[in-house]
Amino acid sequence: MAVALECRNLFFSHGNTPVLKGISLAMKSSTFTAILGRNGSGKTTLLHCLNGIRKANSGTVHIKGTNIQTLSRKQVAQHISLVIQENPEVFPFTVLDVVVMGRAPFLGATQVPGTRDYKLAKQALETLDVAHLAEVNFNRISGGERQMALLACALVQTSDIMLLDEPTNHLDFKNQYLLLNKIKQLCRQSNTAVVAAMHDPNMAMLFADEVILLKKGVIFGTGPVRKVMTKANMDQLYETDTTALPFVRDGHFFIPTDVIETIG
Ligand SMILES: Nc1ncnc2c1ncn2[C@@H]1O[C@H](COP(=O)(O)OP(=O)(O)OP(=O)(O)O)[C@@H](O)[C@H]1O
Repeated sequence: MAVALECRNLFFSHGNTPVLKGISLAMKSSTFTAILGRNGSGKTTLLHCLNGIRKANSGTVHIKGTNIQTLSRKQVAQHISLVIQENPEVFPFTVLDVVVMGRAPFLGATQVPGTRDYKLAKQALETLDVAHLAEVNFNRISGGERQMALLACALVQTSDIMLLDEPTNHLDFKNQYLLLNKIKQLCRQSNTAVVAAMHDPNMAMLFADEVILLKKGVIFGTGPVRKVMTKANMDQLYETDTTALPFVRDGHFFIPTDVIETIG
């Protein structure tokens, strides 16, 4: 599979605090890559550096072989869609109007979205089972509904690379599975490289192809989920003893062992 997004030796500090300490990665097209790591390990910062909205102190990011520094923000947005963790109440628009904003990277400076753009926006809402929200005010929908709308916005961007920061945040049980399944299908059908920061290793085991284990700004494991998500690696990543139960397709379902003992 072709490399869609690559970074080499990325270093990033918030003030004097080093957050990313020499990250080198290659993320492939048609591949769902999950980034796992404890709170504060640097997942969001990494996604922001990969998208170029945060500039690394040193190191490089290449989109399909082109250095991100040589691209305008609009050119980057034609390749990468980013769904951030927070979804603030800032849009006094309908959900459909928010979703169609995902077409902005493909419109001229004074061009307004056209029939095709609105058609794509409606299709994206249908794909995520939230077409009924199209005419509702974005500020009057729930956190989970907002998350689905912003994911629809990323879908209409039809980018080669999708960066998702905790995409299942706020989503109910059914929608978590629906969304991750759609993302997996998208990878397969449209050659998209998906890179998602995730908190649930079991969801990553179910849906992701590859995994990046990030601990305190350093990568200590990367590769196919079933190869890398071993009990030993999960213990080390989450700094707890885990129990690994047999799970689908020769995978494992991880639970902190002390929790099993307590509730047992
Ligand atoms: N704007 C900021 N200013 C200063 N430090 C920050 C800022 N944003 C994040 N940090 C620090 O950088 C580190 C990495 O944060 P980051 O948000 O990338 O982690 P994360 O793995 O995404 O965490 P979480 O899983 O909790 O969302 C943390 O120690 C955090 O406190």
